[in-house]
Amino acid sequence: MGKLVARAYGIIDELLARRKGGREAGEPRKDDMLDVSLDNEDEWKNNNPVIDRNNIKGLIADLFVAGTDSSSTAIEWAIVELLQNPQSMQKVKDEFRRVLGTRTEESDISQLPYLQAVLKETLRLHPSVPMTYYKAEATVEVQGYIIPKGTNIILNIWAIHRKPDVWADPDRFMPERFMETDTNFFGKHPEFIPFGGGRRICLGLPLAYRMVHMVLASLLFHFDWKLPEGAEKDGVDMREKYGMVLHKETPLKALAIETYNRK
Ligand code: HEM
Repeated sequence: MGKLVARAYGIIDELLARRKGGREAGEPRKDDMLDVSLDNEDEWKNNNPVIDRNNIKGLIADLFVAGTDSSSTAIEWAIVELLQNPQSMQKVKDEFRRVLGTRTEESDISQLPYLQAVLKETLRLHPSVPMTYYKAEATVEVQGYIIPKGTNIILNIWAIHRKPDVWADPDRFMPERFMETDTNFFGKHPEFIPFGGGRRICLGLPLAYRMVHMVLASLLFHFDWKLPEGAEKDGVDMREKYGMVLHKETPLKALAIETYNRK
């Protein structure tokens, strides 16, 4: 693990050095996290000695760790659930036909309620981050239970999302359950918290919201998806592999067939 972290930090060092060099050589700004961090580096150094180059490296590493697997695994689970549920796949395609022209744009997301419901249902069943951890800053009482200051708290998002007294037929993939509700991703509905909630809600939620919907929409709009012959016959391995991120036990293999008719 130590070696991997050192390697990741080495890559970030290189990125920072290259960008710093580029900025000094007058290359155009990219106005991304790296530029903003480097802009602030001197100010941080003078006014806040706690934040230095190491913290910037940590910040960039955190964004990679927290933002990559969590998003890609959500897309993989959505596609495999749709492959297992052809009626839902058909509804996604029907919605595209009604709403989209020849390509997908970020502004289309709000016009695609069924696609949004598919992502919600995917993250209900397979929350990319299945558990999250807190420490009580003060002694509090929650529903009659005393939680002493300093207690480590593990929140099992996966279990909350499958509670049978809250969710009808909890293990079934049914995007329709989200069509008639205002349940959203912002942590306001305690029974549905794929991005957590409160002060520590996922920092990348606005980015993840756009990115995951957009990638999913593009993959489903531009390609028809099919399972390979073996999987069609023997079924797909839907087991989850527990970890910081909830991967598929066996990565999905699927055939993508380009849909030329939309060009
Ligand atoms: C489908 C995609 C994603 C899911 C499901 C997800 C989920 C979560 C969850 C459940 C937490 C813990 C929240 C809590 O403890 O209440 C979290 C934290 C976090 N996420 Fe995400 N995330 C996703 C994508 C991203 C992206 C794209 C980024 C950044 C580029 C990101 C950055 C972070 C960071 C920095 C934290 C820690 C926030 C803190 O502790 O204050 N996430 N995420």
